[in-house]
Amino acid sequence: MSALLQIGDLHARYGPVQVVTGMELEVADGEIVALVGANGAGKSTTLRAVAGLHREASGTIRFAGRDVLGASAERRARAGLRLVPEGRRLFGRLTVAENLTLGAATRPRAQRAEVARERAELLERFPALDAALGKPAATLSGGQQQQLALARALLGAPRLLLLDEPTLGLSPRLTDEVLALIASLPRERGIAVLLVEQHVRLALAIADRAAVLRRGRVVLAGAAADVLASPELEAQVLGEGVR
Ligand SMILES: Nc1ncnc2c1ncn2[C@@H]1O[C@H](COP(=O)(O)OP(=O)(O)OP(=O)(O)O)[C@@H](O)[C@H]1O
Repeated sequence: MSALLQIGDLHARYGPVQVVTGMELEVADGEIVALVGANGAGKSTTLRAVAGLHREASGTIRFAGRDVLGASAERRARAGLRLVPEGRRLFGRLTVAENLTLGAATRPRAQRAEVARERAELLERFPALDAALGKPAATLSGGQQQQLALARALLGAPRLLLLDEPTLGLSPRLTDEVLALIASLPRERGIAVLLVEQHVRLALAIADRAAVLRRGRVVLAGAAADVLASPELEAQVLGEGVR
């Protein structure tokens, strides 16, 4: 498989504080890679830097063969690199239907019929959204907002989804549902995923590969099953109270 995303020697900081230091990571086409680590390890900052939302970053970020470090977040999104940030960032006053429409705003008009089909499919998958199409997004429960954020991103036809804590605040049942949907993305839609997830064991169970981040650096990486079995995982992440 060819590398869809290549992160090389990535450094990111907040003013003088360096939080990502020489990060290396690749995601191949159609692959799920879990990025795990204790609180404050730099996972969200990495995703935001890749999406073009954290600009105090240097190094190499190549997507689909192009260097995108200097590109705006919008250009990266149009190229198929899409972030679902922690906390969902929906347009709270707009309805569920309007949020979905905005998700597809980058699609060409010629794909209108395809978008409509994908939208119907997603609403079938998430009946709670279907029932709430006319309601403002802010009035949805946390779980429904998470589903909406994911559905909206999927309607943008991403090649790579960057997911930051997609199960945050969800019940165990919804957590399982959302993770099952994520697991199906490569197979059913040809979408690759870089996943930051608090439920480390569940994330590794659906991932092909995993990288463990500690203080802004990858300290362990490999096949997800090997990382899951590694005593290092316990020491680096699970020991710190992460599930
Ligand atoms: N806006 C900010 N200004 C200053 N420091 C920040 C800011 N956002 C994050 N940080 C710091 O950067 C470091 C990395 O944060 P980041 O959110 O990337 O970590 P994380 O691995 O995603 O952790 P978490 O699971 O807690 O979100 C932390 O020490 C955090 O306190």
